[in-house]
Amino acid sequence: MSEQLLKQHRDAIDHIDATILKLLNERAEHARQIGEIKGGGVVYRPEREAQVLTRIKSLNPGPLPGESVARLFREIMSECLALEKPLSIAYLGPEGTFSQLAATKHFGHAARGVACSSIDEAFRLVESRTLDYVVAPVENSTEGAVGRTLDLMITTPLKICGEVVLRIHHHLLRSVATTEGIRRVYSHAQSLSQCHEWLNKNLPVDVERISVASNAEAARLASLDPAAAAIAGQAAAERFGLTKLAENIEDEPNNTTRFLVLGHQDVSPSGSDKTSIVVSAPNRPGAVHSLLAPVADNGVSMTKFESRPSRVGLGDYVFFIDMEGHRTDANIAAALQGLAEKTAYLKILGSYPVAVL
Ligand SMILES: C=C(O[C@@H]1C=C(C(=O)O)C=C[C@H]1O)C(=O)O
Repeated sequence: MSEQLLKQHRDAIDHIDATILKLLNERAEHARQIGEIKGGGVVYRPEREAQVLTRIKSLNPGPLPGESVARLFREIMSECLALEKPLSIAYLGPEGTFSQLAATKHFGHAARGVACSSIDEAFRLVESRTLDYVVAPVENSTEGAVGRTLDLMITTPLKICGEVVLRIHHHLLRSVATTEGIRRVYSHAQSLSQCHEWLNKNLPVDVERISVASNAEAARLASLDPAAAAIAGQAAAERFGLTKLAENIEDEPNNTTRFLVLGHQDVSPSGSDKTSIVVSAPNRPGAVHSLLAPVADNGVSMTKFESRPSRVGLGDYVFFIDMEGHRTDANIAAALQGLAEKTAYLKILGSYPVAVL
């Protein structure tokens, strides 16, 4: 190894770091002044943040991967925004849940996460303006819809202003470094079911599977009980100092969860957006087909269609629909108009940028 060459590169890095630092602070100063122009109004602008991240990815010449530079800029924007006003984010706790990871992935580390005891509580704290935004799981690629979040979407005055897509990796965690003597496995019901095959193959049949409120709660219980293991993610393993006995034990290799970000604001178009709505359809043959005609007639692509009991009576359903585009786009506006004429109930849940990270 040439000491001389090493020193040359390190000197270059020192010089570059000083330049990056100066530029970061110049950027932050612009953000602070933008905050003053906003004059105490809404500071977080999801459409602008999505545009910044998309632009950075498209400008990136490498060798750093596009995902990596986007993550770095996610944190830079998080710190710049905190100079305007620090944001508070409600998520389903305790600390170490995938909801917390999703909140950090979307808002960066400068936002203050607040662990809530239920999805309902997280919504309530934002509805009452005690906290700024809520991040709530809405669907998992293996397990399907998160019913409680969908039900809350119907009644909440909050609007969707973003989405977060998170790859979910589950690990078998324990306070001791061996699989010998495991009597029970704690996890959230969805995670137990996402790792069902692995558990059948790898643990004795008499190991009890116990579902608890969250994966982080499972990790906490396992940290107190040497005869127990937990299925949870990396964050929970770190939070409770558990050993990873087996990694990535989810049965479905592309296991992902989608989260929604909700707040009080309507979001302007970013150029790559989705619009989410919920509608009811009368309980008679062909009703859904006829209801959807305005969507097809206006050339709108649906990215999701999910039915859910309306809870009014057996056989009555509401339909959650995601469409590609912003509600101010001509084709979406026309589809929404057509839908409104055909249904007794239509709620626009929000238009928001497609996840960039
Ligand atoms: C600086 C602004 O405020 C926030 C910070 C941003 C940034 O750091 O680039 C972008 C959008 C806003 O969430 C802005 O609105 O442009």
